[in-house]
Amino acid sequence: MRISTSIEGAERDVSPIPALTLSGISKSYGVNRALGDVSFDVQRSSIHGLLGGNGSGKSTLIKILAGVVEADAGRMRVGDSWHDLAAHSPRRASELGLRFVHQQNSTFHDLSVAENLAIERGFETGVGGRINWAAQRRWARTVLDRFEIPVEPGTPVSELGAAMQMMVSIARALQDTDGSANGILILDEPTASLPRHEVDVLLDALTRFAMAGQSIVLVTHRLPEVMSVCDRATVIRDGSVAANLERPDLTHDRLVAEIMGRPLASLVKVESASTGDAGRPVLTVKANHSVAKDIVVGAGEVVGLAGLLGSGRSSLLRRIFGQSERVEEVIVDGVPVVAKGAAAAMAAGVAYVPEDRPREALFPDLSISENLSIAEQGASSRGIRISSDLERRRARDLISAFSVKAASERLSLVSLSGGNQQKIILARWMQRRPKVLLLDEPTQGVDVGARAELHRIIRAAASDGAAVLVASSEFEELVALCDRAFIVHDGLVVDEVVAEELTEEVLNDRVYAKEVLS
Ligand SMILES: Nc1ncnc2c1ncn2[C@@H]1O[C@H](COP(=O)(O)OP(=O)(O)OP(=O)(O)O)[C@@H](O)[C@H]1O
Repeated sequence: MRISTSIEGAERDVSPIPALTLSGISKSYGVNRALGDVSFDVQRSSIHGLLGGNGSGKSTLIKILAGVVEADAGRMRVGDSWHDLAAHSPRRASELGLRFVHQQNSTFHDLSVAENLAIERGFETGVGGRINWAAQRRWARTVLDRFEIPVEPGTPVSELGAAMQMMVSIARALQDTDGSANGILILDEPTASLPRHEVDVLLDALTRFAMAGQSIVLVTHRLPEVMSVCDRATVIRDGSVAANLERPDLTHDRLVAEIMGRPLASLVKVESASTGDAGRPVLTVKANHSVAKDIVVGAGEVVGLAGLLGSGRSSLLRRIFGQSERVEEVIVDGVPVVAKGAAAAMAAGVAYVPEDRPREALFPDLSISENLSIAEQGASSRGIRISSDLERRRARDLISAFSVKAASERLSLVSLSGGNQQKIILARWMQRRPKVLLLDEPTQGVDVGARAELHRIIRAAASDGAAVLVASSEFEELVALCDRAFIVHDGLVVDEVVAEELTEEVLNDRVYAKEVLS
């Protein structure tokens, strides 16, 4: 069969013999069934999308294949041989040629590309066991050439763009495979934090790898990626295979319908309702810098922060919140926030949802309801308990309002899927009805249905009079959600895209214009 790919004019053979066959995989956590009888094939030399709503079971399936979670039942065929997944291990997964690359690319930034490759494989040594740096660089050169990665072995990883760093992670995972036959690369949301241009670079590379014989499983919530590069896709819903789709079926509406189990009107921009004092400045951030613009966000406004990875969007939000030292002057509702630290910002009515939620924002061992009530009480007063009945009732309301997939509010937060943890943290801050809402990548890792819900909830907070400042690496999200956007470079606001101009193309042009000029 010949299948066109995203690289113009290119076509590749897709052999009908599967590289990987999964059969009858089941897994329950107590009474909660995470996977039930999951079976599908992954064809050789192809990109196979693995899709599903938050909590549908994708991560559980990947962890089973990686040998870090034991299946209750199920088998996997790699090449000609079958393997019992109830008796699998990370070592066995590696011996079978399964390679995994996760969303948080795990390259060591201070080390060179060659050193990063060596860390996985072991350093080339010469006489007396000394590291043979020349051989090390030669090996790195061979690997980089094989994967057509245009970087030098000696370049520090910190100097590479986000997509290149991810490609080095992939090359590192695949360097000892033969690049074809039994090699299976499983990528868990590799593009989640990449801006559009970087996503394109990475997807083109994946397409090339597949054309060279690599079989790839791509887990993603981003449907345009699936439509652009996947040859097939499997949709998991509530732990079971909802659909195995061929390329002609990979349309937005069909994918949404299979993921959600119902059609979803595509993201429609929800305009802010007037609050009576709409537009009254609620957040003012005076830059105190000759090339930077001030930020003013009015009541009822949702304003975006656009920039490349590393442009300083997150550090700007952290400074506004007072989590790192402010160089700007922050004024909330006409009152300067003078005191240092996050507590002063919270007291002034500022809420902040950071990007690195698992590390910065959640208490994984506490229950869902405890996590929700922490914001209610203020993070500093964890000792003071409100009635646990009330706490739990509120938690149940929020679980329902945010469509969190959780069997009970008493479960620990770690037992939720990544996307559902995300909804909990947003719910936690929203219930405070903040005057200013600072959101860093609010829908990263969130499924297509939940994303639309979260957008509506964010707009509703604005309609209630909040001023919302939202950083997102997805220009599509900024256009769907925001009234206007600021362009951030080196942690400073350097440009503004007004409402009439707010399109993905304009954001892309203006963000890259700043990058080129710098
Ligand atoms: N360690 C665990 N203990 C209990 N339940 C768990 C555990 N890990 C996952 N689950 C449950 O298994 C189900 C599937 O979760 P999984 O993390 O596989 O979903 P997912 O499809 O990867 O979701 P997301 O897109 O949000 O990352 C969920 O109901 C989740 O709550």
